[in-house]
Amino acid sequence: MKPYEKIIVALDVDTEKKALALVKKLKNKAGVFKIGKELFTSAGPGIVKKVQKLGGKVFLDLKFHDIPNTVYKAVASASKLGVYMMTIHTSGGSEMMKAAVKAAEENSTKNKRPIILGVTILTSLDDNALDEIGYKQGAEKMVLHLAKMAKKAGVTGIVSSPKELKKLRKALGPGMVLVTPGIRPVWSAAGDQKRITTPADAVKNGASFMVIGRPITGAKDPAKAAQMISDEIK
Ligand SMILES: O=C(O)c1cc(=O)[nH]c(=O)n1[C@@H]1O[C@H](COP(=O)(O)O)[C@@H](O)[C@H]1O
Repeated sequence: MKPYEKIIVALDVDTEKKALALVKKLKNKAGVFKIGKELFTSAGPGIVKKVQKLGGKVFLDLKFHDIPNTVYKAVASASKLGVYMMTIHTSGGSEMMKAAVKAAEENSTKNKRPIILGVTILTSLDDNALDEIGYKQGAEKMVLHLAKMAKKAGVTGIVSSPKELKKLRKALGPGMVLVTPGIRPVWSAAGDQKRITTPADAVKNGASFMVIGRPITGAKDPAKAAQMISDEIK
């Protein structure tokens, strides 16, 4: 895998036009393009096909979290769109995760099966925020617990902050796809992200892919920013 293929660009924009302009600029500078709630809700599922038509692999990040039957159907629909990876929340429970895995298997061919990624604890939450929700164990323990549950349910990828990567890689083995947002090169601003590291540290600690939004999409020259990140992880 080439360094740039580890970069997932978060297309966190509100129009198809802005998203496709970014894909054109970043086509050979990133491996995957992430379509999240904002873009999907404003542009509709057609945006997935349009990004694919430009040659981009799509990560559909809608973070499904619902009863198993509803998640089964949502994952079935996403699988039919031919996305490369997609997210569900591990806190939806084992039955929900099993339903998601089954839906992907039953609605795609083996070589086009989406990687189901279980989101553990969001990178915007620190231990104080978790305590308030009622998760008293702290982020690190919760992430490990949820990730192990996900693996048992058949989920093959995990989303976590880069702070938990080392422990996750050790606990889950080399086969698990580890995707990490909360990436901040030294030259970028943290914004609302709390549990962050640099691209070089994330890769060193076992990340398979890094989700990067504002440090690339908010840069004056997004292609140059992506190139600087590739150079950093070489
Ligand atoms: O699932 C995600 O991609 C995700 C999980 C998480 O815990 N934290 C997180 O920031 N993300 C996403 O990663 C992207 C990060 O964007 P930036 O903070 O702009 O780099 C956003 O699209 C978030 O929705």
